[in-house]
Amino acid sequence: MSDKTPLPPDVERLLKLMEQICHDLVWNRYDRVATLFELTQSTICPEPIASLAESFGMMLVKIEAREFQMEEMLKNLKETSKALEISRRQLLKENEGLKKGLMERFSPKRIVGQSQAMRQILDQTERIADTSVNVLITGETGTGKELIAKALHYNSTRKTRPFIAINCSAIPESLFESELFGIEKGIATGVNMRKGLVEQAGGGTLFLDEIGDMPLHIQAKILRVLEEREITRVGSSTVIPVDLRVVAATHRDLKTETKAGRFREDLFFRLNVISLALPPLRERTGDIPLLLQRFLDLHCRQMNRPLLKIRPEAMACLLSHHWPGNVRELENEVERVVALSYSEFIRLEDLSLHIRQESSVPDNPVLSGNTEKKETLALYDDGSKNQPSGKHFSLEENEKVLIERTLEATGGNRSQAARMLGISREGLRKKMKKLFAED
Ligand SMILES: Nc1ncnc2c1ncn2[C@@H]1O[C@H](COP(=O)(O)OP(=O)(O)OP(=O)(O)O)[C@@H](O)[C@H]1O
Repeated sequence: MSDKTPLPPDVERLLKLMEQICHDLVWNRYDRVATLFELTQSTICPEPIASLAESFGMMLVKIEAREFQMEEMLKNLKETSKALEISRRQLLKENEGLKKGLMERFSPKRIVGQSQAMRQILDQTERIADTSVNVLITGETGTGKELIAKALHYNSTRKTRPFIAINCSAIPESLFESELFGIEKGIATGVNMRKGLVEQAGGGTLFLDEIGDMPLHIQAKILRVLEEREITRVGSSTVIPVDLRVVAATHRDLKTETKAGRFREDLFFRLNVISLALPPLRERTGDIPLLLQRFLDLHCRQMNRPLLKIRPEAMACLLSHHWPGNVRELENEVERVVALSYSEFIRLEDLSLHIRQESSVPDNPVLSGNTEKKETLALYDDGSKNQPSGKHFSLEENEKVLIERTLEATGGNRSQAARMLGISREGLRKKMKKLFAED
């Protein structure tokens, strides 16, 4: 120190001042910052001090800018996190609403079915929904197998967990195992870990649609899931426990399939703890008017059309159709008719050609308006108690059966039956008085 030339008192004072300003800044005191900037003017202080103050000032400006940026960023982050929280709450609310909607939509009470067979199935569905028993649902395509599977799920305590549907006839055999049980990471170059559908259904319901089409070696693995409640991903030896309910469906006769060696008997017994056999629509024609009403309500509302009424001849045609595609075919037909409709009535000619061609209605004098011909073809071929004996029966018998069927379907509600038949309530009363000798 001693060999250094002492600084001129002016410079020493200025350096002291800068030191004090720095000290202030360390403690976040900014009131003397302006003085620092004054020192950068070489007219006030010597050149080296001015440039030192300038470098210092620049550093300060950068720090301030960074702090300002950070403040901005923090502000933005806070706003984003607030917006995220609002969206999260909205999504939670929406999710709850949607789940509630699903539960209502798939309540057995909302599923249409007044025929004895359907009432029995819906009653059973309600009773077994909140258990974990495996269920096998059989029935032709479009009879409502998936609808019943969803009713089982959304009316159980598993309803808040996933409902995973697998269409066994749509998965290529080579992909079956990885789709169902997942893949372990690194099994091949670039392969990431993927959970399978069985694991994804954890806590919920696994719906194995078209189980009759499942390859035999996969059947053995599904049996293990049912018995051991565990899986292993492809390429892994780690056992993963799974908690799920299995509901299976098929249009095939699994007993025949087991006899033919195409379906494992042990799996059949495991699945078939409770079986629900959905009858084809042609065997429950009494449900047609109600289903029709449901689909008309739905599609007229969706397409912003006034509620359509159905002419008796069109209704009779629908009642006599064979319905190979069952309820799905009926719904599609209603959707088509509503989309193309331009009057308030559904007439015979509004129905698809294949339905009209198959039906006996055009030859039917009551329903085609040709009242001269008194004999008519049977409208109902389901062996119901309402069917008059003999292949041909009269105009009055035909009308009687039609009215009886419609009343049966509406649970005796005459206003609804009249609406479905496309006549007034008074018109129905008169017809009933004449045909059934009642008032
Ligand atoms: N009883 C019913 N009440 C109301 N809608 C029904 C009824 N049955 C079936 N549906 C409707 O018919 C359509 C077909 O039903 P679903 O998909 O459940 O049939 P599926 O038997 O599973 O057919 P597939 O075997 O071809 O898969 C769906 O839109 C469903 O909502």
